Amino acid sequence: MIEVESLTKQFGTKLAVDNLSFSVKPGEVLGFLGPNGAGKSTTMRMVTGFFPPTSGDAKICGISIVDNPAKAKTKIGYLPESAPLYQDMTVTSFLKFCAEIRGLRGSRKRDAVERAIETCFLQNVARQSIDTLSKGYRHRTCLAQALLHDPEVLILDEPTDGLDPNQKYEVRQLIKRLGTTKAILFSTHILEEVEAACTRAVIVDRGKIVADGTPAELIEQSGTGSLTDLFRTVTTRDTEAAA
Ligand SMILES: Nc1ncnc2c1ncn2[C@@H]1O[C@H](COP(=O)(O)OP(=O)(O)OP(=O)(O)O)[C@@H](O)[C@H]1O
Repeated sequence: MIEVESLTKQFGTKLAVDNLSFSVKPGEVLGFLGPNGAGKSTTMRMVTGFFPPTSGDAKICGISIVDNPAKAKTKIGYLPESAPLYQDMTVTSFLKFCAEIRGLRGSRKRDAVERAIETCFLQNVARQSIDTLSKGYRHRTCLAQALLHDPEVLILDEPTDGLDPNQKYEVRQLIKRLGTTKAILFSTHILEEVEAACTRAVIVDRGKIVADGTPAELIEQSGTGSLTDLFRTVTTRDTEAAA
């Protein structure tokens, strides 16, 4: 369960996230949409304890990320925007290393690595060095590290970015499957993903929520049956923001 409570982030004079509140229950996949610079990654970085909020809090399975970040982080699997990986390790050695950081040892470590490799379809590249992988496989390796400790909460920053259509399909199916038991928050620029993988979506603009609903409700709200039309109506275009 993710409970975001009045989360705010100020960078100097820039208010990147403005008093944001929402929740994601187990069995829910929440799509997090918004134009470039809307505050999606900043929100995810605060929810995962990557940096602290200026004010507000996020509770992960009831644990405050502000007051008890170490414990809250044990409940989270996080796929950051630019998948950070150790290039000279093989996929398996990288995942073993990450499993150890998560406190897994012996057979629990071996089983977790095997399961993550299988879940993310990495069997064919398991012994390959990360610097020789294609972008899609690197991305999936990073997704696999987020799943190692079988977390209750998944925070995925643009999980299908840079993937080919087949891989996009596979990752969406995976998110849907994982979302039957976990609470998942994932950001995307691809509006079709809302219908393909989400049980609900919020659209943020300039750090605030401007739309929130199930895919059907958002399509209804558009008035035209098009999520793109709704997105264009409720968000600010770069040219307007600069004006
Ligand atoms: N470390 C930082 N210092 C200063 N400003 C920052 C910092 N990180 C983000 N920002 C600003 O905060 C705003 C929100 O950025 P953020 O990366 O959260 O947007 P986003 O919705 O994830 O965008 P995109 O879709 O392009 O990834 C932007 O104006 C960005 O320039």
